[in-house]
Amino acid sequence: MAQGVTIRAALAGGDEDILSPDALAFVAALERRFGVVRLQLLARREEVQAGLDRGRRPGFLAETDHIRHGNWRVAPVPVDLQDRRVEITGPVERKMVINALNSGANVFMADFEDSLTPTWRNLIDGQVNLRDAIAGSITYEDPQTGKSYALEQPRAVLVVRPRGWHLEEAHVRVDGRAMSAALFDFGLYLFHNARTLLDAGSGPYFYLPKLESHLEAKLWADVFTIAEQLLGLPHGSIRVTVLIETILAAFEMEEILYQLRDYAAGLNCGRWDYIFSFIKKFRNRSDCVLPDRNGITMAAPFLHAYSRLLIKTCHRRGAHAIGGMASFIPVKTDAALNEAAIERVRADKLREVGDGHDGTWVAHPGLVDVAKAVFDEHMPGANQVATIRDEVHVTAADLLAVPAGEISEEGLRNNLRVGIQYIEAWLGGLGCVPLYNLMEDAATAEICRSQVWQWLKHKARLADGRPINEMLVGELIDDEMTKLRTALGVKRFDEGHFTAAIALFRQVATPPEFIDFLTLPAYDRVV
Ligand SMILES: CC(=O)SCCNC(=O)CCNC(=O)[C@H](O)C(C)(C)COP(=O)(O)OP(=O)(O)OC[C@H]1O[C@@H](n2cnc3c(N)ncnc32)[C@H](O)[C@@H]1OP(=O)(O)O
Ligand SMILES: O=CC(=O)O
Ligand SMILES: [Mg+2]
Repeated sequence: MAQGVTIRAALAGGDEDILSPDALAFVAALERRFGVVRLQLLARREEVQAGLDRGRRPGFLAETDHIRHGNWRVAPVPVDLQDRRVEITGPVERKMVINALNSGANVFMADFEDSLTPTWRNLIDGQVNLRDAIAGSITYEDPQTGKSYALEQPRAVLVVRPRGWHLEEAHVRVDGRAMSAALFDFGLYLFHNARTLLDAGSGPYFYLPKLESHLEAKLWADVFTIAEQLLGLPHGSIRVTVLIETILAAFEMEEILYQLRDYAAGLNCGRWDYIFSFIKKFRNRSDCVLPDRNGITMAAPFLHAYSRLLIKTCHRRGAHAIGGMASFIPVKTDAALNEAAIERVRADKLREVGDGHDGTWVAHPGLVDVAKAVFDEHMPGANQVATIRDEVHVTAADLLAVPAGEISEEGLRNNLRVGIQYIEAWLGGLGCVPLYNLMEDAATAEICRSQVWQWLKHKARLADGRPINEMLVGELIDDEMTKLRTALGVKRFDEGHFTAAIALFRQVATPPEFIDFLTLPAYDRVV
């Protein structure tokens, strides 16, 4: 065991390789060097929130004007990230890792974040799976179907998404305190795979989630510099794509790229967390109440402005502008519904490529060809980074324009039943699930619960005039859960995690306290 590091979990055979003394000493070194700054930046988030609560409107920063007007570009994008027109995403579960790498997508974003419950087993198995995938030796036999899985050619390029700055890894303590989850996921992956990836002509590539400022990007840049030094990797071996998925980061896209200019390869529109962040940051403002979740599409002016600004910013700086996730997934049981879902995905990708995105995300292998066909038709080159969008002018007011629309009883019910079912799955170890023919993950579930919180807080009314209050929400939860118990069957419902999920949903959806992430109290239940 590395000095000063304690593991508070049972280890299974094979875990010792991932958690070797040298690997643990490496992540502990990162934690010792950067743990305090991480906590300072989290404290800064609270100060910024206090300012927003007092009525401050976010805007482009005066003190970084020179960066926005300066003449700089990110380091040249590596060859194997030049064409990333379709990126499949998915949790780091063994079968899905193989399926995603074989899916025909250009990139596989292997996820320790929105789509993964961070149980100790999921995390360590995920590291094993990625190591085996990079070694080319990964195989899997499905105990249910008997089907065997192995890698094929061509394979998607691997990009890994560690957890965000706000989370801790409770099972690993460095000098007596839980270490940063982001540094744990990032550090272990880098330690075990960087050399193999670089020797194979690729590299350690990452997606960085949930940043709220360029100072948080600077922290990542500092981590990369030291991590490369400790492992003897050339400076700039690590390459990252930053998710712009908070309303505050939308005002600092240039600065985020600048801080990471030796490392950045692109930005991505993390639309679901972005919507969640909009609700969260302006939660105390009665003029920022959003309508039904299903009515907030990327065509809404505030979201369209954000994606166009992201594209313009990226291309000016030589970075790729990657689109986001349409939550529609194939519907196996109904051909007409399936065609409608595919059409929604197609329309979403058509808007993205037309606006100038260089690639996009899909949630399921059945959507790779759909997205690819759209990008192949409208993006003949490997990307469209050279197309500079000088005609795009996005103002702070554009980014902050609150969409109009109604709050329906069905919209409220949907938030309740989806939010609770998602949390129930998460507590059972599944961080991404199909619900009512849509992909649901931590980011989409955050929208469900934060909308309910916001509607309660501001005493919003349903379209028919009824006030949304705790009594109505309580009645609708009871009604939805009664129907669900019948639909799922009494055994499944009673043996599942529904009691805990309902309690947790109420905790994160009921004012006055706004809990920053539902995964914080949820994590306590899976540790
Ligand atoms: C907001 C954000 O952060 S978006 C990014 C995070 N979200 C994601 O990554 C979405 C990942 N997607 C998924 O987890 C799944 O596709 C779900 C939960 C949406 C749907 O799951 P299911 O309904 O169980 O999928 P389905 O049964 O159709 O799967 C069919 C096959 O495709 C595979 N598959 C489905 N999705 C994926 C995926 N994303 N990557 C790799 N393989 C996949 C399944 O493993 C299965 O393989 P098999 O036929 O060999 O058994
Ligand atoms: O991570 C992606 C998102 O939409 O959130
Ligand atoms: Mg997200």
